[in-house]
Amino acid sequence: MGDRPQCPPVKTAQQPDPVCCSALAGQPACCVPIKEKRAAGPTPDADVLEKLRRGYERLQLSSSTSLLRKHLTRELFDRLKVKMTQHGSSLLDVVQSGFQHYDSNVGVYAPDADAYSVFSQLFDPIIAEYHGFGPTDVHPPLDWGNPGTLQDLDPENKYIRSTRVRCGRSIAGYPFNPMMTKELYKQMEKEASEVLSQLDGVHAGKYETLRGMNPRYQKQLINDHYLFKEGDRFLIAAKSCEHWPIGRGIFMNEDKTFLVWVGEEDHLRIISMQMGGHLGEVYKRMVDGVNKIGRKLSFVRHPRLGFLTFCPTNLGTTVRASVMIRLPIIGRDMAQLEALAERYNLQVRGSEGEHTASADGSYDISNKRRLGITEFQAVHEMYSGLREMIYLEELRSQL
Ligand SMILES: Nc1ncnc2c1ncn2[C@@H]1O[C@H](COP(=O)(O)OP(=O)(O)OP(=O)(O)O)[C@@H](O)[C@H]1O
Ligand SMILES: NC(=[NH2+])NCCC[C@H](N)C(=O)O
Repeated sequence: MGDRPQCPPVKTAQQPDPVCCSALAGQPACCVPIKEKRAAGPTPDADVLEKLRRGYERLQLSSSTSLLRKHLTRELFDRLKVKMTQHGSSLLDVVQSGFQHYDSNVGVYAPDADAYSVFSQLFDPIIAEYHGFGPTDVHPPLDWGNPGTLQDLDPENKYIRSTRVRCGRSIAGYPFNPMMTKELYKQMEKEASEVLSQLDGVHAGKYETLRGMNPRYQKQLINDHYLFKEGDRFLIAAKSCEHWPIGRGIFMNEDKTFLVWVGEEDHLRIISMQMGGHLGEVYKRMVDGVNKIGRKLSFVRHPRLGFLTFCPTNLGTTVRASVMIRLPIIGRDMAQLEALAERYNLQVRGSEGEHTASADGSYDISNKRRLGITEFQAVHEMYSGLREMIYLEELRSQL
């Protein structure tokens, strides 16, 4: 466990120093009480306020279409700029990625779990627009459903190259990336890799740390879509790539159909993927893997927002189910494809991942919403949307 809490520490009259909220309730501790606070005062210092002021002015003058720009009104900005989380994060820590990159779609991250509460007036409308999850909605309990009901989306192998389902998890006891120290990264990697190395059956595999990884081998893993890229500018701006590559790595089973990313955007990204379109098989492998890991590691879950992640787009189920697909007719015009995807609550990405274009005429199409619906509903949304799209492609090819 790290030396910073993941959930808010609690103070009582008898207990002036913060204690773990679960320990206080007589349950096993789920976090380690904070030892030091980063900020001395209750408001950000003058330098932060000045950066906020300049950043906000520039964002207003930009042509950014980010959700940050849309929802951070002047009035809200003035209200939030003086606030800080109990871990010492300010509004600047929330918005710095969107302030730096005007092509952000969203533009905000939660530097710590408390930020979702302290800056809720900004997060809530962004979350509502992205997930359709209102400020008083409560995320449903975990429900994986029955993966066996999801068939092969493309039994004739005409359109889908590969299928992937991933979810994110934050390990209790560690802060989100911007507040991770070198030591915490090392501790977290050790804890995670020890658990992963004990996985059995189809999930059994090996953990490989990024430190000292052969650069050619690393590049190959990235090109083959197994490993995360290095240098994501949105994450860098959010101070999420500090101490790189310490604490970062990948676990892979022998067939490279079950993978776990450690220390990238979230503490863990648990991934199942394989060639072809059999969503049920891919989903089941991920569900079984997450359940096995969850027996050994404790994950951070918020009473209203479900599983907590660094980016608000990933909250709740944290599930993104995607296919790498070629749709030569309906995919000819990207704007038309995106409009169609929107109709089914799907998101279109390029063939090399988020913020990339399609290099070879294939697209990564996935469910967009992850919060306010169950895990099964999230995957099913992608399943039914993709079935419609493939049906349309077939229909038009016969005209
Ligand atoms: N269905 C798929 N088949 C093969 N590779 C895929 C598939 N979906 C995504 N990928 C690959 O996974 C890698 C990571 O993609 P990307 O970063 O866009 O999504 P992510 O891992 O779900 O996380 P995030 O949404 O936070 O960006 C990329 O190499 C991407 O091409
Ligand atoms: N990997 C993610 N969290 N993706 C969602 C948002 C990414 C980036 N911050 C943006 O606003 O465009």
